[in-house]
Amino acid sequence: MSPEEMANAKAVVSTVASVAATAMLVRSIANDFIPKEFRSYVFESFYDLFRRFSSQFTILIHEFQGPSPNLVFEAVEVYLGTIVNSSTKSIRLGKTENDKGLVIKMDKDEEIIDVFEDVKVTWRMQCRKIESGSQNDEIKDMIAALCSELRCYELSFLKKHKETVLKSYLPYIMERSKVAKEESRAIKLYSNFRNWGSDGMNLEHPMTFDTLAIDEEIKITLIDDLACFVKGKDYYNRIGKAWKRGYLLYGPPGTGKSSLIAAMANHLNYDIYDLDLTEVRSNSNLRSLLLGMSGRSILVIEDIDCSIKLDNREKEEEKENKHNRVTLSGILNFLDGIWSCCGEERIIVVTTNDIDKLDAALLRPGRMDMHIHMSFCRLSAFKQLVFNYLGIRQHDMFAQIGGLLEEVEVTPAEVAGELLKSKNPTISLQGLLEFLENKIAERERLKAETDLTA
Ligand SMILES: Nc1ncnc2c1ncn2[C@@H]1O[C@H](COP(=O)(O)OP(=O)(O)OP(=O)(O)O)[C@@H](O)[C@H]1O
Ligand SMILES: [Mg+2]
Repeated sequence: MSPEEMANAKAVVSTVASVAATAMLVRSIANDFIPKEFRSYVFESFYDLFRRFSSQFTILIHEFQGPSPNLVFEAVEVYLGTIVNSSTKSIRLGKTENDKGLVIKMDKDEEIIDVFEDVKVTWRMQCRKIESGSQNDEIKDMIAALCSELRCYELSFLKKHKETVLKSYLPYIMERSKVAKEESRAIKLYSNFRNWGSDGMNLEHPMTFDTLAIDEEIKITLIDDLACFVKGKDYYNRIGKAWKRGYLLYGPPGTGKSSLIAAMANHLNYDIYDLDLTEVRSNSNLRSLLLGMSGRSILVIEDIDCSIKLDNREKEEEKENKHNRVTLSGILNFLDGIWSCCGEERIIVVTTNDIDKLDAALLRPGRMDMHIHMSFCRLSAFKQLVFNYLGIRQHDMFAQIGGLLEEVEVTPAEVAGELLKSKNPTISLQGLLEFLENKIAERERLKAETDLTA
């Protein structure tokens, strides 16, 4: 900047400063001398004048568009809640049944400054009381019945950034708010016990992929697979397949099959529909249940080998038809076909303790896309459990315990049970060590007995 330009800039700054000072002075004089009823009129006219001469541009986003809620207002409200920072003096806080955690919103008369692609913008919220009945205005009365004030966000920035704000910043806010809304939504658990029910329960299962103790390689493969699936809308469209993915989890009780489902739901923020096949009366009942599910959800069929006789399919189907009960082919047909028309992402998880009992038709590729073996606890899963329960990553006894885990079959649930007994790592791990040694001794004893009788 040349000295001349600098002087010019200084002059502009001092003009702006003096305009601002005048504004403040006018405001305080006005507060003293102008009757309350006229104040807002005077201020608005004054600010109008100020705006006309400034290089600022302002966008007003009202809460209502006619009688309907303004979706941009809602998006801005969510978005600003995610960027409130220490510069704000007060916020509004709340939580409803459908929120996962606390929801933060900008308070009225607060100001938030945001920077987007080097463009600085200022957000302010104005509130105006609704004088219902003062005018014979139907829309006003309808809105007054919903709330006592009319709210409006005021977004201001330098005129020259109008293009960026309208074409990039506002679309960005719409997108960000959608994501934020999805993330803060409580996950619901529905069960077909009462035909899914209307509201479902909040799933408050704390399991995540961070705390789930399974083989690291399987975990990474699964997380990648889920990420691919979620982004796969165009792909599934192109190949003309229903946008769904099936996971079969198999392994003994207590190896974390149900825990893995909870981790998946928490990871994706999907609702869970828990389908108990013994409660399904007929194929048509099954059909209406599946159609009644919303998208972005996980259909869970636990212990499929126990809830439906799978081994003798032909015979079973004959019998089922007589009793009008649900059949395996009914399930498979639905999995294949019924969801193709909805175009919404859906995941099916089937669990079993015994994969050998499952019908080949269910195991065919395309039915269950990924088979995940949930196995007994080995060193890496053990380390994860120790970190979950005791908060440590390393201990002298790890090697010894790791060795025993290779020798004996214990489930993560059993290990977790032992680790829960004391918060002191040494006592807790000592307890686990004894538990494992006892288990091995018991096995040897049984073996000796059977050898003797043989
Ligand atoms: N892999 C694991 N990682 C972390 N915790 C686990 C794991 N497996 C089991 N647990 C612990 O054991 C408890 C029981 O596990 P879970 O219900 O997930 O087993 P499951 O395989 O579904 O058993 P079932 O076949 O009886 O349904 C869980 O609540 C959790 O605390
Ligand atoms: Mg289970």
